[in-house]
Amino acid sequence: MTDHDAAPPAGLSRRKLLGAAGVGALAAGALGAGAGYAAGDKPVPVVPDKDALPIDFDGRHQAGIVTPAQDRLHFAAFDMTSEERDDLVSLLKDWTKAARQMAQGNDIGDFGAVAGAPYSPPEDTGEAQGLPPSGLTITIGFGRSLFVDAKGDPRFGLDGQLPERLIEMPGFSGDRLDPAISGGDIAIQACANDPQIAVHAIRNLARIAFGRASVRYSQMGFGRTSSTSTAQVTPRNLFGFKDGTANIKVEDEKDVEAFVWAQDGDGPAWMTGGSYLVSRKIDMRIETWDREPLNGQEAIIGRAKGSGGPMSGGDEFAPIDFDAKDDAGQPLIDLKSHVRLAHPDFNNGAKLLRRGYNFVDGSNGLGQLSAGLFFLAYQRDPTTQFVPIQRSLAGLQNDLMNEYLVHVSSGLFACPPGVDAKGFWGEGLFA
Ligand SMILES: C=CC1=C(C)c2cc3[nH]c(cc4nc(cc5[nH]c(cc1n2)c(C)c5CCC(=O)O)C(CCC(=O)O)=C4C)c(C)c3C=C
Ligand SMILES: [Fe+2]
Repeated sequence: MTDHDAAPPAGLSRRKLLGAAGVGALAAGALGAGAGYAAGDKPVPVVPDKDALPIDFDGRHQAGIVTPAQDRLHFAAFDMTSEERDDLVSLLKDWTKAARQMAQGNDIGDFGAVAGAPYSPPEDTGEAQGLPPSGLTITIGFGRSLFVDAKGDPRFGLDGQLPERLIEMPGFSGDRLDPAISGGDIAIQACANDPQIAVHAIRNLARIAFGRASVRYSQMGFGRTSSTSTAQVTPRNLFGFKDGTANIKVEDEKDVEAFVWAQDGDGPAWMTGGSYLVSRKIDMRIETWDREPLNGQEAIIGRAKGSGGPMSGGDEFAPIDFDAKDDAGQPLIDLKSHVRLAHPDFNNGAKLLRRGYNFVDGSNGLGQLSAGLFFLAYQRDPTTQFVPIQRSLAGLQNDLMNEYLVHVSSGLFACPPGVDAKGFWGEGLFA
């Protein structure tokens, strides 16, 4: 039984409100009778839409990491506005409860958006009413600044809990990071197949945080730029290339264990079963890119724009042959192509689970779109995974793609393991 099921007014669920209002047939049909939902008293025709279904919130690992990447993102970094340990604990408890309710497709609180006292502000902001759960996952991570202040002194009594792997990220050649949109005490990644659902999640968590934490920056993303399951079609980024072909997929169990989940002995016990998230907001000069000839674009990436296959030949999933040469003896995979410099063969075997999103944040005041990729990557150890790969890519002398990229924000977060139905995010930190 979940917290929400235990809450007194059972009529709060968005699903039941939908049925009662007589507008539920479509949404409930999208959810599917197989999921046990019905609109009102009558059975509804079932047109299953798997993108509308809920994703389990509780589990050994947090959802939203190896979960097949949804299509939309709202990411937010928060700073604590209170220095009290009790406030941090109560915030994490309140957030976990609300996140679990939202993942199940329910309003938050005991009375939700419309069933509370008319003279009180509603507990839930209400914009998700009438919408199915839409595969919502809400994933939390803790920044280094949650553990230690600028002087290196412990915060919130978390002495001895800072994982060694939660490093201070080194600078990389070409970085133009804006501190206002970098770092943060706590990050929340909300992913869903409906942007309104992702925004509703972040908005309600921000509202709950009032007096304890506030939003430092947030980023919307559309169009996943990675597949995290072999069941997914590889999507395209804003350079028009398939992105995610060689990503770690949930089905690669060995890679997931070796490269994604923190294992016993990797660091503090509270992180076992968790993962480290690197975020990088990367502006993409799409107007300049669009003036690059097709063969130039393909040489830069190292893959064909149409099929996604490597320039050494073969279909999308063919292995890359870095030794293949053309008739003139030139390498078919450019030595400075993105796929070569990012490939495990040239990075001591390192791999990442990439989970990024496209973004367009209006225009840049120069008559151009302000577009790019909000890069998200999960890993077991940033020092042996993201850092060496980014070192290999960074700088105009390295990855040919850098002429078209600017990294403007950076974050590193320790994402704790998942919770059971009675647990709360990061509870192992306070054991
Ligand atoms: C430090 C890690 C990486 C950053 C930052 C990064 C940025 C970035 N990538 C693309 C587009 C593509 N990347 C592709 C492959 C790829 N990229 C990384 C790492 C980073 N990318 C890795 C580890 C790989 C896989 C390499 C391999 O094993 O072959 C591809 C090819 C398709 C694919 O395999 O996913 C594209 C396309 C952009 C546009 C970008 C920054 C905006
Ligand atoms: Fe890449």
